Amino acid sequence: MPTDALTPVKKTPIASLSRRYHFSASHRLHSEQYDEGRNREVFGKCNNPHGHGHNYVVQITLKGPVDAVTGMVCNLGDLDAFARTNLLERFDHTNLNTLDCFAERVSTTENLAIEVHTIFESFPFARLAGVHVEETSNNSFDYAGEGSTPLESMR
Ligand SMILES: Nc1nc2c(c(=O)[nH]1)N=C([C@H](O)[C@H](O)COP(=O)(O)OP(=O)(O)OP(=O)(O)O)CN2
Ligand SMILES: [Zn+2]
Repeated sequence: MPTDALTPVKKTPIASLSRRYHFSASHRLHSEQYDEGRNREVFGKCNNPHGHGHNYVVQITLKGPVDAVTGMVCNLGDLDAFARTNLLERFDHTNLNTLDCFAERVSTTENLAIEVHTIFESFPFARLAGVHVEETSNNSFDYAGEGSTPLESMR
């Protein structure tokens, strides 16, 4: 049935949700491209050969239409199940440097955020808007996909 110009079009509301996950892992900042001296110079104490650990906090933000029946962008239970299998079981209590994803990349939190982003891009029930990773209480990192900033991706 045609709608006339005065009939309001009902738009589906779009919302975003964020959920935090925690895991502990060790790592060592070290690049195969540098010799020992340069590694120490660039990465400092974080290049210690014995490594060190962090209690990482990963915050996932998803964005999408609010389902008219469930009232949800996505079910947090589905997100938790996905995070358990694809994030926590893979990263918790590991040495990040031994994981395939860090075989050729330094285990910085920038690179961790990019890897987490790649993982949650395949979450089937809502679109990933961005990831935020806290390494320490002083350091946190955001990634929202190539060429975008967190603010752009939220628009
Ligand atoms: N650009 C980046 N720089 C650094 C990263 C990183 O991921 N990206 N990571 C580290 C470390 O892994 C390091 O463990 C963090 O050290 P630091 O910044 O010293 O941590 P805090 O300030 O929170 O802790 P203090 O013990 O109080 O120094 C380094 N750089
Ligand atoms: Zn560290």
